[in-house]
Amino acid sequence: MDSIIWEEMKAIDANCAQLGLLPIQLMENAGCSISRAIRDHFSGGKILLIAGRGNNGGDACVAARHLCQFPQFQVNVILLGNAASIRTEEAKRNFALLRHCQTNSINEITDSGDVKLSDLINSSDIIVDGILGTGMTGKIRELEASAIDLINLSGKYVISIDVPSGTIDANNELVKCVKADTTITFHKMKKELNTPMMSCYTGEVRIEDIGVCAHAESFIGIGNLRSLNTRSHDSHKGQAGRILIIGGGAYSGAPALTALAALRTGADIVTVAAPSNVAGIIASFSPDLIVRCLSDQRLCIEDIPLISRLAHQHDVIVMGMGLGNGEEVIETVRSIIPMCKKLVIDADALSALENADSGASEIVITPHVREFARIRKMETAVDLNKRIEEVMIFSKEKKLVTLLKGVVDIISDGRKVLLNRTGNAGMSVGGTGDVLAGITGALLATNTPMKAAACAAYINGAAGDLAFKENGYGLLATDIIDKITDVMRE
Ligand SMILES: NC(=O)C1=CN([C@@H]2O[C@H](COP(=O)(O)OP(=O)(O)OC[C@H]3O[C@@H](n4cnc5c(N)ncnc54)[C@H](O)[C@@H]3O)[C@@H](O)[C@H]2O)[C@H](O)CC1
Ligand SMILES: [K+]
Repeated sequence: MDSIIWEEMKAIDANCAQLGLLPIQLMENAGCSISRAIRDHFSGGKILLIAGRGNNGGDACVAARHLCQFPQFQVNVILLGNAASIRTEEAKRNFALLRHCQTNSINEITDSGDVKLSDLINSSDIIVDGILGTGMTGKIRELEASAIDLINLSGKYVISIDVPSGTIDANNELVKCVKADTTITFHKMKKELNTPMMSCYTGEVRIEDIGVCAHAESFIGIGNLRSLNTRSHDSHKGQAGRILIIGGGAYSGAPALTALAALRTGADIVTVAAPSNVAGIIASFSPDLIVRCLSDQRLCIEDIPLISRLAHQHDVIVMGMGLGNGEEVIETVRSIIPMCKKLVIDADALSALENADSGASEIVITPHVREFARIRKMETAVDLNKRIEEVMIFSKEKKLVTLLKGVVDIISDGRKVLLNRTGNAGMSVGGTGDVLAGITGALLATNTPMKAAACAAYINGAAGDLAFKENGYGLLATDIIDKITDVMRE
């Protein structure tokens, strides 16, 4: 069965909003599907819907509104807290609407000793658990903890919304959790519900459609960006990533663009290792760059000892930009590949992939269509679906993540595929690929290769779109670098 993790669902949710499908619409569909599932299963009875103060509670309120249209159900609602403390506008609105419906009772309970809580639980036939969903963090606090205990002691039929309300401690053990008879989750199965431990609590899991747009899942959006690991407030220098850029020799601008893009993406330390003929030029581009001078006019075997030392001092190597494709250059790149746990391989360095020992490395490659055809020794398909298939097969075979650049970028780790459509025709100017490699490298320091590559493609394109607004077809790669922080702030 196709399943996703909660984090992916949250990203899809936010991507829906970006496309114009609002959270309140999804909530309506979620609540409506719960009401329908209950009516499929029960011919009538006394139902108690217990809502927390988040959107999980909002779903419960929508379900209550739908259910009270059916006289065979007697509908009671408990809000754990008072209406003013409801956290989201959507949940607030749906709770307020209940006053205009034919519910049996609406109760705001603020004290775990309130007898109404236990009385209503014990006098109901069916309990709907909308206490906590995917927004839960840390240990369960009061009142939620008491409500969960009372539900579990009641022996009533329990339907959990999205996930049984509960928590997992540091040892990955459940501390307190609703024991449901049925869990109704949305859109797709969640991997977290499918673990041996959780399946003791979920009961039967039903998956209900809530009308998610297909593009919110297949195309990268703001939701994916929000799932990026960013630095914590108390992080030390270097914790957000130390990036080593190996490039230049044939050209000088390319590695500088990569380095500046990595810095703008949030990397802490960026070092450029460049051949002697260009090292000084690269350093002169910006005082923000640290440049290490290599031995000759092109990357060569003699550089290996220095690069090996530098590799140990950095988290990610990004290499290829402007290196040139001489035989010794490629040979040297090949021996650098096993030196680092995290790698971005671009441009000329892609030729070294063949016969390279990638070891246990996490590798992202960023070819354009011609480069992809070259390393596969095969023409790249024009048809998007065929192209997606090629990227998947190649990534799986080589055990790496491919970010194939194009009008629609394709990103795959061999299992999953994500597409990116940010960017514009103005970005065919030189240097935009170097910028992308730098963004990817910076993100790879603190994220999985798939997430780093996908978000890098989005950020690069979106920054390009902002730059296009100001500069039209006159946009330069450096304009894109200037817009990276605007996109990331979004
Ligand atoms: N696409 C979808 O799947 C949709 C999901 N919906 C539902 O939304 C919830 C997630 O909503 P969210 O508001 O992010 O979080 P919660 O409802 O889980 O609750 C947050 C709420 O709970 C309080 N809280 C957090 N941790 C604790 C704790 N340890 N103890 C006590 N209380 C806690 C916190 O104060 C917050 O106020 C998802 O599960 C779905 O049910 C959408 O409605 C439709 C689309
Ligand atoms: K729940």
